[in-house]
Amino acid sequence: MVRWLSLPADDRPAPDAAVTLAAQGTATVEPYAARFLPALVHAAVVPVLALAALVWVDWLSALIVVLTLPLLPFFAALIGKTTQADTDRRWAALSALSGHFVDVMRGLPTLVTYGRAERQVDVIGEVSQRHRRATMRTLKLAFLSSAALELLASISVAIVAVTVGLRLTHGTIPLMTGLVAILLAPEAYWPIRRVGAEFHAAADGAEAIATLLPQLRPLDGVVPEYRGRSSVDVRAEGLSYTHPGAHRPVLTDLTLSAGPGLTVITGPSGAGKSTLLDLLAGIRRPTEGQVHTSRAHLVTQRPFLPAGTIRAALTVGGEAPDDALWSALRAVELDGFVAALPSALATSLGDEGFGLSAGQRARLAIARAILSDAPIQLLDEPTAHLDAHACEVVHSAITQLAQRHTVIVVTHRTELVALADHHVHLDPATEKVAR
Ligand SMILES: Nc1ncnc2c1ncn2[C@@H]1O[C@H](COP(=O)(O)OP(=O)(O)OP(=O)(O)O)[C@@H](O)[C@H]1O
Repeated sequence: MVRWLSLPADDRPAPDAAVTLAAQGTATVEPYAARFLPALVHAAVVPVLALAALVWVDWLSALIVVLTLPLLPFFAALIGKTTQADTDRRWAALSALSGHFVDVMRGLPTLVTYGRAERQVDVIGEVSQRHRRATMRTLKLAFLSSAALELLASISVAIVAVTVGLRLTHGTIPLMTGLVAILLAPEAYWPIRRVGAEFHAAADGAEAIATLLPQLRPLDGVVPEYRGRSSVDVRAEGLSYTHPGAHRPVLTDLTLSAGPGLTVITGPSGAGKSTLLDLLAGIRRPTEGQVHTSRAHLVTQRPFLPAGTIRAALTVGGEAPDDALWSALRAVELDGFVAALPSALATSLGDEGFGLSAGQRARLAIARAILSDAPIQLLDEPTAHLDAHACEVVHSAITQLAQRHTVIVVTHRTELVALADHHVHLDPATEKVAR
């Protein structure tokens, strides 16, 4: 999960695939790595040893095993190939189920408002049924293929036993040799039978590992142009960006530079302002062009607050003494509110704790920016949820922040534009930048 978050947004898996991989996917790695792979090693070693011993004891029994043994892996591979399509289908059904569930949970307040929540029960029911049918088909195949391999192995051992029996009756081999041959023959078959039995439980794990492994490649070099600079200037040259799957670029050949102080970016809705901040923060990789910048701290329109205390929410970026926390809260006029809470900074937030309004969350995010030591601060509509007074407070906090940092703010507020050192207007009509 941490790994995905450290990747550029464009390289992360879709939410439904991520949920499936992180939950069921990682759980299926255990049967694959702890049971299937060891069984595979056994199957490569034990039958060869058993066969070698059998050649030494009774070559005729060994010949029967040599002729029948390859049938087991051959049939196992044949069955595996047929079930691959089913495994893929089941995996896709599981992904769809997770995706639907995540979407419904996210949109539940809106669906309830429109009285459409009940309809989702049918949709989830239908997707679950699809998953159930795919799982039942895989289970049926697993039972059938295990039974087929068992039968084949039993028949092969029976052939060895019958020939040994016949020869014993005719007195052509001693009893001891016959007994050892009958005891050794099953040893050549069981490891391969076990591989067949573990195969179906491990198929999902193999699928999960195949998806996960490429994502575990070293991170260095993923976003080289964002690394190793120490200046507090931000420069974007010939920047173009197209969202994955989109047909038209959001930004085309954009050139921009910002130095210490306050730079505001304005422009109509949908012009690509938030996308530009993502690019400057290194969260997205430009389709063309380059971004030169040092470490940046981004405050998004929906700031993330971890489940935990107010102190934990403020120190996501790094530890800070309580004095610094209170001073940051004072700058956004949240100090009085937090001091009045039952446990002040130790008050829990989130599902099991205290709730914050959208405006309070926005101000807490600004307090976090004040505490951050990143030389570049990127703020996306920081005053969108605030009333006139709170807006004034946050604007004053931002101007103070701009005295120590390079601050770039996306805003629609003319008051903040008036306070800015630089003004950048994103104009989608000309797709160029006016300063
Ligand atoms: N993940 C995405 N995939 C595809 N298109 C996207 C994605 N995110 C944004 N877009 C599109 O990119 C365009 C620019 O979006 P962006 O959020 O950057 O605009 P904005 O200028 O910040 O708008 P606003 O002022 O309304 O916040 C929009 O047309 C939007 O539909």
